[in-house]
Amino acid sequence: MEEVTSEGEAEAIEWAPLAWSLLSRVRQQSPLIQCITNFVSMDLVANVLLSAGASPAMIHSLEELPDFTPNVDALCLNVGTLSSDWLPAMKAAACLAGQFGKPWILDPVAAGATAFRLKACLELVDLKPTVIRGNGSEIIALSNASMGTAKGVDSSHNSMDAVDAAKSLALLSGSVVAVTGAVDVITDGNRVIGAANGVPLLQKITASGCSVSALIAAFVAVDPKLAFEATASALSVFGVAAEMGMEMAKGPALLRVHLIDCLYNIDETSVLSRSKITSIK
Ligand SMILES: Nc1ncnc2c1ncn2[C@@H]1O[C@H](COP(=O)(O)OP(=O)(O)O)[C@@H](O)[C@H]1O
Ligand SMILES: Cc1ncsc1CCOP(=O)(O)O
Ligand SMILES: [Mg+2]
Repeated sequence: MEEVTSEGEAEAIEWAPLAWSLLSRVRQQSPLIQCITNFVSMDLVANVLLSAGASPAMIHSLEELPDFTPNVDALCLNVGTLSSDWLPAMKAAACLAGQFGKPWILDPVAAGATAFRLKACLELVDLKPTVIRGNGSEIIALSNASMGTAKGVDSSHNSMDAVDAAKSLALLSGSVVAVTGAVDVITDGNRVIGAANGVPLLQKITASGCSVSALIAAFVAVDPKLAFEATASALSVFGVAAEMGMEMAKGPALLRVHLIDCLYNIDETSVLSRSKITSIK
């Protein structure tokens, strides 16, 4: 298992202003984020994007994609409730995003749970997502191209145990890879950093992972050349909002509500003082 280095602490001073600057740009520019996402997550994903200042649109029919996808600022594909009807639309949207130079994010929910899902996720990886964000078990399954031991959509691995898998997947795919957990790990295959914000109770809110994937899309949308930095920033800001929300919540239901409010109200002081992005050895 790899460790967060102590010298990485100094880097947090550089990262936090960047995270704030990217959030400010999301608020100013209100990027249009197309989400082809699972039924469970649609409401929370849209509300998280709105509270951060982005503009979500859940548009997934194949017929609409040629008119819509070329005009979005970023696309988020999430295979959580995948079916054979939806997969062609996901692939078509990914192809259009690539063709029109739009960044796109893949959330490989439960990638190792079934053969159909694993194959679909690997085919989507071949279409070159800008960022792949999953939990430890999902990233290990994708990296090994094998069905894993995950309990459905939840992870049975710590994010830090998936660092090598994330690096291999990033090198193979050319994507930035983010593994979420107690420490969110972000890598482009060479650089590896950790975002240590968030609260464990996020695991008890369904679609918290889906929502942070969509938030990554919003951050990458405002500066696609900085996909690695934007991914870390989105993860950290989401985690800070959760920490602030947790100060008012007694359980997952209110955390869900306060998370949205805190993302909406979060200010520069909170981001600068709480964001914890560090190097990983
Ligand atoms: N133990 C933890 N401590 C703090 N934050 C966590 C923890 N586990 C998950 N998170 C946060 O919860 C969010 C969803 O991550 P995760 O649960 O790994 O995704 P998924 O819901 O896709 O399995 C992320 O923002 C992540 O940082
Ligand atoms: C419960 C469930 N079942 C299929 S998709 C889904 C939501 C998964 O959300 P997350 O990956 O963010 O926990
Ligand atoms: Mg998930």
